[in-house]
Amino acid sequence: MQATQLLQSLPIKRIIGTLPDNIKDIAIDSRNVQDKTIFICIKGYTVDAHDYAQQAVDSGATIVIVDHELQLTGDVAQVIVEDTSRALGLLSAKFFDYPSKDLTMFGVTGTNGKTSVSTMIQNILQGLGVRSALSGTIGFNLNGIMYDSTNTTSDALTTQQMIFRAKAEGCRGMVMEVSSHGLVLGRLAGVDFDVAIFTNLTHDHLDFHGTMENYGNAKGMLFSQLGQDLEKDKHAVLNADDEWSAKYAGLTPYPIWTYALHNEEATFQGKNIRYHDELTEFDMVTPEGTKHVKLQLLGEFNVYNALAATAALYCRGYSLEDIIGQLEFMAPIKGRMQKIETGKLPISIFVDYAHTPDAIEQAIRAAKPYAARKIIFVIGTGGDRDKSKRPTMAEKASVADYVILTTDDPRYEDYDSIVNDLEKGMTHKNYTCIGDRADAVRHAVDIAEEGDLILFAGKGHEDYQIIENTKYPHSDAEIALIAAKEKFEL
Ligand SMILES: CC(=O)N[C@H]1[C@@H](OP(=O)(O)OP(=O)(O)OC[C@H]2O[C@@H](n3ccc(=O)[nH]c3=O)[C@H](O)[C@@H]2O)O[C@H](CO)[C@@H](O)[C@@H]1O[C@H](C)C(=O)N[C@@H](C)C(=O)N[C@H](CCC(=O)O)C(=O)O
Ligand SMILES: Nc1ncnc2c1ncn2[C@@H]1O[C@H](COP(=O)(O)OP(=O)(O)OP(=O)(O)O)[C@@H](O)[C@H]1O
Repeated sequence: MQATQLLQSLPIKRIIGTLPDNIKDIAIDSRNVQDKTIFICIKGYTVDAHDYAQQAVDSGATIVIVDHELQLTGDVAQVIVEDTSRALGLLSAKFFDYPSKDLTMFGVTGTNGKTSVSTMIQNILQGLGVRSALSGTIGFNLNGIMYDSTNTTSDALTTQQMIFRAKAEGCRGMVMEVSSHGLVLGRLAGVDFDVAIFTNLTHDHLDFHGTMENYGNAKGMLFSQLGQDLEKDKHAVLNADDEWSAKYAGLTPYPIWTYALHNEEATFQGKNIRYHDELTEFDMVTPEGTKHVKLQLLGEFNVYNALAATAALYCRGYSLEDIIGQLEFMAPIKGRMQKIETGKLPISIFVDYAHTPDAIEQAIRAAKPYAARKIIFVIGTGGDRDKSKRPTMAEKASVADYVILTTDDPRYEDYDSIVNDLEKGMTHKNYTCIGDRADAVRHAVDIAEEGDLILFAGKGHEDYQIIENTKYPHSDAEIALIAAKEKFEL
């Protein structure tokens, strides 16, 4: 791409040196720079990439985007801008030629349920033969092939790259999990969403947002980001059981589709939920009458998620028969109320990703119909992240018969500091604190009796535990199965 053409999108303060004719690549990590790359220096939480500009030049960067002049040697032009993070959004979208405008883009935001709803939408699309992609917590799924990703919502460059790759692979749709960090930090700059979906808003991430008000307003940015071009076929899908939805409805001029379990006015409603061993049945009230739905997914929260996914596709013209047919076909989502195969063992084991107070409440409620006797609930929380939610997490966990408080990615924080914070919220005495998660898992099995259900929350699909900054292999299900087979001599 011509350098001058690329830079047209940018408010520039000053250029030092001579711009090259062409640019072949764009990078924000000096370790990924190759010949003829434009390198954008981002000030991060850990380091300032201005300090790596020389390294980028040595690797072949011919333009660096900076917020002040640097002393650099080599054949490079310095483009000085006010805000390099903002420049990153503008340049990334332009470099990949605004790929989102050529795909139907679904954005899913909310505290809990983003991965589940996104997975449902992509599965339905794929099942209907619509090539599609998904980016989120569990990775970047391109037409069924999974690639790793670090964040729920990736930086602006990775985001545009993923959408570009989806388009290049012939995808017609892409579903993105939209985190509040992603919205506030401009990671979604230039993404032209067609359908914005809201799941719910409850306590999380207050270390970053400060207050629930700020957190809620951050999520609302997805709905403002739909824009104002009323010639476009855009839609908002909102949870009518959540009070934030009324506010979000006011942020967009596009049609609003609501779903709920407890609001008779909602466009899509779930009624008469029945829980069976391996499936959940319910009646779905729709604009075309009441339909019967069978999900191979467990828990009330998955009824909410199925309603959200249905509304998101229905508003774009997919038929209810197609959507519901695909929903029924869908396999359980990894680590979301996932029933582990226990063979002849006399106990049940479930793995879930609940790591917020509301998700914990939902997960225990979801597990109840499957427990012949006690629910033993193992819950940890991450170190060096929102500490204010810890006591409320434990308070919600107190509904279980027995609770084991532990850690979930302690990072640099002490085990004791984490579990002591959790302990403050416990409302009954049937609990114990075990900082080491593997020991906590083994203890759960140790105390389990015939008919008990053990619910491991917080790790979900993850197969590691982060201690300091290293990922160590860890699987709640594997450790539990080994311990249980030994205990019950199977
Ligand atoms: C706190 C935070 O948001 N951190 C994000 C941030 O990292 P950072 O600011 O520490 O980056 P940094 O290491 O200082 O690097 C700054 C710049 O220098 C560059 N660099 C660095 C080293 C080098 O040798 N050369 C070089 O050029 C880096 O490429 C980068 O451009 O930028 C990284 C790259 O985009 C992100 O992966 C990282 O997310 C971390 C992993 C994270 O945990 N973020 C959480 C808070 C987050 O964003 N969570 C949300 C919500 C999840 C949910 O809903 O639960 C999410 O969307 O993931
Ligand atoms: N609609 C929902 N309402 C409340 N809780 C839910 C809902 N959907 C899922 N959960 C709970 O939240 C957990 C995480 O679900 P999911 O991964 O879909 O959410 P998420 O928003 O993607 O989370 P994160 O961004 O933290 O990865 C589930 O394991 C379940 O306990």
